[in-house]
Amino acid sequence: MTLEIKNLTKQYNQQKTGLSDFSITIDKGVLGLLGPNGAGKSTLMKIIATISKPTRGTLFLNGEDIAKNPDSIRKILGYLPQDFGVYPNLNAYEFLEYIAAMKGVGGPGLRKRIDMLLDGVNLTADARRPIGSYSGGMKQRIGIAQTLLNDPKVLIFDEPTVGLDPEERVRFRDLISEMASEAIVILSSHIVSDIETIADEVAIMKSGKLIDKAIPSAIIGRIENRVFETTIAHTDLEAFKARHQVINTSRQAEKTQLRYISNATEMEAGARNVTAGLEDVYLFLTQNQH
Ligand SMILES: Nc1ncnc2c1ncn2[C@@H]1O[C@H](COP(=O)(O)OP(=O)(O)OP(=O)(O)O)[C@@H](O)[C@H]1O
Repeated sequence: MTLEIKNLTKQYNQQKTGLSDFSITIDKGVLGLLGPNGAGKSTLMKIIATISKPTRGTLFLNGEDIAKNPDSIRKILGYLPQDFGVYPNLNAYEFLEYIAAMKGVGGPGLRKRIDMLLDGVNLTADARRPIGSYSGGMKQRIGIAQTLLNDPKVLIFDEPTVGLDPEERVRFRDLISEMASEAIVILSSHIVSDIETIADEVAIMKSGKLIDKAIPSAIIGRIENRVFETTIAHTDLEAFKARHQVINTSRQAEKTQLRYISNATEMEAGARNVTAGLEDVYLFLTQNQH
């Protein structure tokens, strides 16, 4: 299973560009998309889900041109959009039956599959009450369940962990790991730690472009030995920022504590080298003028 995206551009209008000459090859496993607001994550996901058309560029799924045959991907797609709407009067069970009908999924195995999915997202006990009475996190979980109805081979989740508590995040991660051995899973999140724990590979986007794509450890390796922490006087902060890329500051009563990335071979007095994390690289790459 390979999705090959070449030179994708989405021009919404003269001022707004969603994607700009974006190319990426995605194989089976979980790809985490990281990028600041407006980076183009949702635009990319909508185009792959064939609900938005690119201005230019091509998408090939296992060598087949998606523009010529959108059904080739639609048949095997599960998609959770960012603004997922539910029918408030239906209960979870009825809602999943309804979506199954829309997707052309049926047959004797459907009941069992719905039961399994409701269990997978921990909604069995609430399956018979109207979705309108659900919390935000519960609605998100029914949104996740509907993506899995048709045993998809391409799964797209736009901000799936929004509203989920830590326990539900772990449950989601386990569910996705199960699916991902056989499928392409693409998910976006603003929460770097979620991406770090779920994704096999990470793609960092900014201003409609791909800045980096690799396994998390390789991405973190880009700034190995370059992350430091130190404490300085409040008044020295501006000068410090001119010398190094400060990625996090915490103002204490007397001093400012900060975390920064440095190219400098000479260490600042009192600074200590710390282990780099994905969040450091993410901030480094997206704050930088790339
Ligand atoms: N329907 C639209 N019409 C005009 N411009 C749009 C439209 N949808 C997105 N854009 C613009 O395209 C760019 C990319 O937006 P997109 O929603 O894909 O980013 P994103 O990375 O998903 O951001 P977020 O994290 O905020 O969801 C932004 O500048 C946005 O304003």
